[in-house]
Amino acid sequence: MPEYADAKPHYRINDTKNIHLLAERQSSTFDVEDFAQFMFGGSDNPFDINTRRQLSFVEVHLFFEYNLSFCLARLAITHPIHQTHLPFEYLTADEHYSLCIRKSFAAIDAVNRLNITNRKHRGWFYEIFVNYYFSFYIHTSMCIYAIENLASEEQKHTLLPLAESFQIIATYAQTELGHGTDIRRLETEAIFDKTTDSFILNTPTLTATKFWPGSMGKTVNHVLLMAQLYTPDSNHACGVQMFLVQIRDLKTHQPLPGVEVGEISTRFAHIFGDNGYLRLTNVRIPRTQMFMKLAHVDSNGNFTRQGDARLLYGTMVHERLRLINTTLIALIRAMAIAVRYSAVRFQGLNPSGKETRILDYPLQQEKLIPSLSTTYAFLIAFIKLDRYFFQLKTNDDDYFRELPQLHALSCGFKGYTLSISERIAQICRVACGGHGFLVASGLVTSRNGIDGGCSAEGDNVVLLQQTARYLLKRMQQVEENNSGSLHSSVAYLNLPLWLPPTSLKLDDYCRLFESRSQLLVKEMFGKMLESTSSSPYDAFIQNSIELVHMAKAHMETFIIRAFYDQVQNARQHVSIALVLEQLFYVYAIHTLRNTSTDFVRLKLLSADQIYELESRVLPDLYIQLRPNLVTLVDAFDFHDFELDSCLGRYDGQVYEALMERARLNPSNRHKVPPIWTSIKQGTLSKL
Ligand SMILES: Cc1cc2nc3c(=O)[nH]c(=O)nc-3n(C[C@H](O)[C@H](O)[C@H](O)COP(=O)(O)OP(=O)(O)OC[C@H]3O[C@@H](n4cnc5c(N)ncnc54)[C@H](O)[C@@H]3O)c2cc1C
Repeated sequence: MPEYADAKPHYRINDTKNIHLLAERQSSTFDVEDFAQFMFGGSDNPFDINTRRQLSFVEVHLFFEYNLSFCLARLAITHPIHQTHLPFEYLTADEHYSLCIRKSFAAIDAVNRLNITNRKHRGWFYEIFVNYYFSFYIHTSMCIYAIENLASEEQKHTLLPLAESFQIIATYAQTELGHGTDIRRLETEAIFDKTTDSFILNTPTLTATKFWPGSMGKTVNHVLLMAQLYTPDSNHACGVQMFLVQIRDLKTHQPLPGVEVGEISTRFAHIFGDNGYLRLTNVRIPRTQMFMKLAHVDSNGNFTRQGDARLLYGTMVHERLRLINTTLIALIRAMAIAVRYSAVRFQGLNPSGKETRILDYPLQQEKLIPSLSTTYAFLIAFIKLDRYFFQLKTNDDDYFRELPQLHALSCGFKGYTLSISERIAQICRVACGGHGFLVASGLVTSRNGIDGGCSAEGDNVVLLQQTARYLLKRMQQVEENNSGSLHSSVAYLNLPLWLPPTSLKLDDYCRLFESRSQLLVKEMFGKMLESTSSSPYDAFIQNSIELVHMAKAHMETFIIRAFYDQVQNARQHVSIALVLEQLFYVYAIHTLRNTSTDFVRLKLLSADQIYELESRVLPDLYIQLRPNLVTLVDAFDFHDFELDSCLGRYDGQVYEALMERARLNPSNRHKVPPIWTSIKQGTLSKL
């Protein structure tokens, strides 16, 4: 990476124009920059705030030869292409699509000129530049990773340079019209033809049609196709394998012969995205285009499995972590918008004749403070998980030993946090009243993005069942007195039973949640053993509601532990530790009250204790956290360009922004809409 200017925050307190927001920032009990560095600093932090800042502050002459009058510019943000269009919501679907493609290529061009070589940094730059609509996101985040990990060395050697230079642009084509969750039943076929040393690809039925892959409808020229492999000599199905298939001509972008491809109907969210469908009729690809690291077909059609099949799990963990990362960014955007807006919005006269700031209503705090605490809890736990994954990747032995744990945690984390994040994004939307319903609030995009994530890469509940299976296996390990090799996140399964004290201190919360999980897992393990169902499959299905509940409890335990550790890490920074501790308590108590039945039933807490926590301790915590709410979201350090919200702008000039955005509405071009002109002039033909 080239040398950039210092990593400075996007804004300083003096940039605040709204006096109420200024007062909020002045009343904070901690330094926002220290807090941001503590939480998001470090190159191994998935939110690595300094590199993100550096990527947006670059010396202008590196790129803007035509505009040397500026010394520094935020390149991603100040590129002239951003001045060429109306806000996204005023564009037609086609205009928006074309703009995203243009911006995506401009971003790639900038990355090349700036010689940004680190892949993670390039990814961030693309996302910031195109405001989280980078058209080749799946290609850069998923397909390149798949080539690296699932293609043979020879294939990698040929394909990686083409993929890295965007000559090949691919997407991941797994889901079919008839099958999503259960990929064993996919119907797309790849039949090996010995005479031509190639595979013949077909989607033989209506339900085999590939449906949903992102960027497939109009954008990519290749797909990573998941298809059932058949080789005549093997005389049996060889299971689902991955194939690299060219679907469009590289010169003309026309679909190739045998390929029917298009966009599926308009989605609930991602309105302007490009999810596609694909039908293949006798499309031939060379044998060498099956990914051959884990499976191999020779020129005689002999099929063999090879390599370590666990690599596939590793790839899935990686993809899941990237999806979680993206949705967490959507979540923190929503939080930043809702909190800042609540600090500048006044509504309702109080007895002193003044209007009340909506953030001062306890009911608004009840919406936003548990949401913000939960958001921080998720961020902290995710940072821990992501760091752990990348640390392990440096050593194969450690990696493979820990992979079952990583798989279970990433499934559980995706399933658990996305469902809650979706609810929080909706709470943020409602907390901003009518203005929150405007696309210009920025909340709709965040909420819809998280919503789509709940299904993409596996339904939340389906994934949580994977975590449940893992927990049952680990309990089996404990029962067989084989707990020495228990993974760290389930070490609690083997702890002696713990009874909480009458008054809970900070240290007690981890044990409290661990004890609940331990009891739930033991209970479910017993239920499964005693089940009279005809098969383990039936037993699992019949108990699946409780099993998923158990998996969620495990995820809460993991998150609480990560949060607690972070509070301990902050001990040297008194003001940071204090605010983190308050957030920790809110998350713990809020989570506990949502599942209070468990704690009461398992005799870990009494109903009175929970009532005390909920009715007295929680409101006290709201009062303590109140002065810091705005700075807690300022610490995310979004540039207004990234936030893209009239309500959440740093300077607080909300009403000015709303009016400006309304006036930009192309509908206002006509003072009198043409239909009214016709009516008034009596020229409207009657049907
Ligand atoms: C925004 C978005 C982007 C996507 N991008 C891609 C992409 O790039 N490439 C791609 O291949 N696909 C993509 N998909 C498809 C996605 O991977 C699938 O939607 C997902 O795997 C779920 O499959 P399905 O929709 O067929 O749901 P189904 O498998 O039909 O499940 C429907 C519902 O049934 C229930 N259910 C199913 N199985 C079980 C079970 N075992 N236990 C309990 N309940 C169950 C769940 O409630 C589930 O939500 C995308 C989807 C979305 C929404």
